[in-house]
Amino acid sequence: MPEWGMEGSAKGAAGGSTHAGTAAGRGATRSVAMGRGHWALVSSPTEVPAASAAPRPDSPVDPDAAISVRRLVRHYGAFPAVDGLDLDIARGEIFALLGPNGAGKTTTVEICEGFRKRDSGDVRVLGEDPATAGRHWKAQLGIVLQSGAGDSQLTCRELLRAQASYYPDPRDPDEVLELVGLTEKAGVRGRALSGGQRRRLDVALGIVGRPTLLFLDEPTTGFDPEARRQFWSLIRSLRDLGTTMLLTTHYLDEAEALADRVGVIARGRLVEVAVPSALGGRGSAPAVVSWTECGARRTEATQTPTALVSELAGRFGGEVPDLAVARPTLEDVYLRMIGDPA
Ligand SMILES: Nc1ncnc2c1ncn2[C@@H]1O[C@H](COP(=O)(O)OP(=O)(O)OP(=O)(O)O)[C@@H](O)[C@H]1O
Repeated sequence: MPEWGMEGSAKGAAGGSTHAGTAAGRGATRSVAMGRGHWALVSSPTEVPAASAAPRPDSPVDPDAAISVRRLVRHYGAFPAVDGLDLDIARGEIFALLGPNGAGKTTTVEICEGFRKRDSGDVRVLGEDPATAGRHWKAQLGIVLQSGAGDSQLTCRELLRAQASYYPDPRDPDEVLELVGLTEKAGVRGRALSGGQRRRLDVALGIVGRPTLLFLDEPTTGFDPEARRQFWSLIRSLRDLGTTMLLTTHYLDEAEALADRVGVIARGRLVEVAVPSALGGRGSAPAVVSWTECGARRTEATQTPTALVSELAGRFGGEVPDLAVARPTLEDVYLRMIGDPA
């Protein structure tokens, strides 16, 4: 399998390739069977926590979690890029890590991948410390980098076959091509693919080794809307197969569509972890009802929008002009969270 170079940032890994792993060590409850062009789930994915705050820093790392991090610190010079971060990601979960540029996402993820050293803190990924874990552990990871497979002279099928050859229990390259919708492009060189097709190839390279845990770094940047939807559907298929995924993204709709839980990082710390619908108190925030009355726009924040709408319907004797009922969007609460706390 491709070698891990500690402190060689995955973002800039030589060859810009995608690292993948096998499911050699995957848990019994995760095992899957794959027929010709069909993926069959033979066990249900692990239940994920409904919603939670970040784990307490004084609690021990959870060796059964896919990823468990406590009090993680990493400085660049005197600058604390990661400043006491605590995180648990359950097996079978899709977890989206959100945060503004420079918040510390990549540093955290690369420490979990074993690419980057930490100054202090405890980290367990699939039960092992990434700083010391060996080839067997690495073979269980799939990593889809931002840089991607790029300008390869090899065809998609050749690239996948080469990647698969590193692993003892790889998926069939042609079936992976079908899964990512690149069957038609099997004989096409990497360099001749469109941007969106290259990202699909990156994902194909990331999953051909049958990873237990897949890291996806801003996977749909540059996708057109249809390609994004197709990609989301692929990610859901992988979840149904029991693959745990840690996704970093700047697209809040992507986090909302895919993630079981989202974590927001700001200034090197995890600010909050929750299911997307509950982040930042979204679920219990008042609804804003708006309508047009006497030629003017009216708005009212209320915890009982149904009662207000019913009262308005009575007042208007039927349809309420331009009626809208809105709750804070994920973007609203996210922007509030990452704002300056001062
Ligand atoms: N190798 C490095 N040397 C010095 N500083 C670094 C290095 N890598 C990252 N940093 C700094 O650490 C901070 C966190 O960077 P990181 O790449 O982890 O953020 P990020 O959340 O992934 O950002 P983005 O969304 O822009 O990818 C930033 O201020 C960045 O400038």
